[in-house]
Amino acid sequence: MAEANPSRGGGGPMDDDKLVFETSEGIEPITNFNDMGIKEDVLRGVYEYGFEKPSAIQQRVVMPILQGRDVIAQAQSGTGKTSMIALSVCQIVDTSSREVQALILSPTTDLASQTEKTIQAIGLHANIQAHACIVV
Ligand SMILES: Nc1ncnc2c1ncn2[C@@H]1O[C@H](COP(=O)(O)OP(=O)(O)OP(=O)(O)O)[C@@H](O)[C@H]1O
Repeated sequence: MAEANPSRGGGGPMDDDKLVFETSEGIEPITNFNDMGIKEDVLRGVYEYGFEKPSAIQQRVVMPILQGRDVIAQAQSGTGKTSMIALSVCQIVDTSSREVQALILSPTTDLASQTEKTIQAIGLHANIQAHACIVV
């Protein structure tokens, strides 16, 4: 998985223009993070992480997740799926509670660690805590 974001020298999501999307009826792409109703401290984390606009899959998937819909999303490697999950989790958790509120199952140790790091970066100002538990 590519490291971080453009401002830190990492690669951004692959060229969205080359992607073809099939979505459920009524799913409209939201092309700006500001229009997703994301909390200010989480939004700050998103922009500081170097994201300027949502990738194609983020445009279509973040809102249905935040609306509580059951979502199945599939896209090529490097299209922003991990970041999409991290952002959604940061938005949904209630930091006034110390209870575990989100469980993300990952197929590899690397992906679990990357997800942990992305949540910690995006959730920095929202005081989100994430821990990768590796089962071997
Ligand atoms: N909206 C965005 N703007 C800029 N960079 C982004 C954005 N979303 C993700 N990225 C960056 O693009 C790269 C790939 O993102 P991410 O890891 O979320 O994709 P992925 O689909 O989960 O990849 P993989 O399938 O390989 O795990 C990372 O460096 C990430 O920081």
